[in-house]
Amino acid sequence: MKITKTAIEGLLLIEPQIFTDSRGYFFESYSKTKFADAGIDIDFVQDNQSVSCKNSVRGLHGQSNPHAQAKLVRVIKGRVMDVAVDIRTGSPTYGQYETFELSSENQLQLLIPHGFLHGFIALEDDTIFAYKVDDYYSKECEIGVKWNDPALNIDWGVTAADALISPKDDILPEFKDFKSPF
Ligand SMILES: Cc1cn([C@H]2C[C@H](O)[C@@H](COP(=O)(O)OP(=O)(O)O[C@H]3O[C@H](C)C(=O)[C@H](O)[C@H]3O)O2)c(=O)[nH]c1=O
Repeated sequence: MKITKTAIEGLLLIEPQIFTDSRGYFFESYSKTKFADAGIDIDFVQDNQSVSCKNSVRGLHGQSNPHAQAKLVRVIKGRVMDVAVDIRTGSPTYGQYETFELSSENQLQLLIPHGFLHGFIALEDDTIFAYKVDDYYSKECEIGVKWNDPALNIDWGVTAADALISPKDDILPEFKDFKSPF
């Protein structure tokens, strides 16, 4: 497993070791002890999975304390552009984001610590997105910012007319009106 730091402290790109043979491939999608050996001590408690058609945008979401979530995200089938936004008050990269293409081809994973908003756009139909979180879902603690916020100005590669957004996400606040709980 190879762990690469990104331009934002704590946001890590993870590349599992993939074993291929004439049958196909095998890799460990998560190992607590290998994470601990790398200094990553997280107790994941819930696995999530979603399937999305092309141009679906899910996000930008997070959970506030006491149910803030760190996430280990990956793509089981298809391809996404994944986005993580630093909302840690006082962070030198507050309001900055990184994007990564995660796919069943590259098997890359992203470790997103507490204090981030997360989202992705599905780049193919039937994209299966799976992730571990270190605290349970809490509707009361849900926070979010509009995916196409003008201040963040994330290039999702689609227009608002072409993006598939949930009604809940469509009414999320703009970043200028967002007060980070971190
Ligand atoms: C997240 C979650 C949702 N739900 C229920 C609530 C709704 O009735 C339904 C769909 O939820 P939502 O529309 O919030 O699903 P996504 O838009 O995929 O949300 C996720 O999108 C981005 C990518 C994230 O990083 C978050 O983990 C998560 O917010 O599942 C649950 O029962 N448990 C859960 O953990």
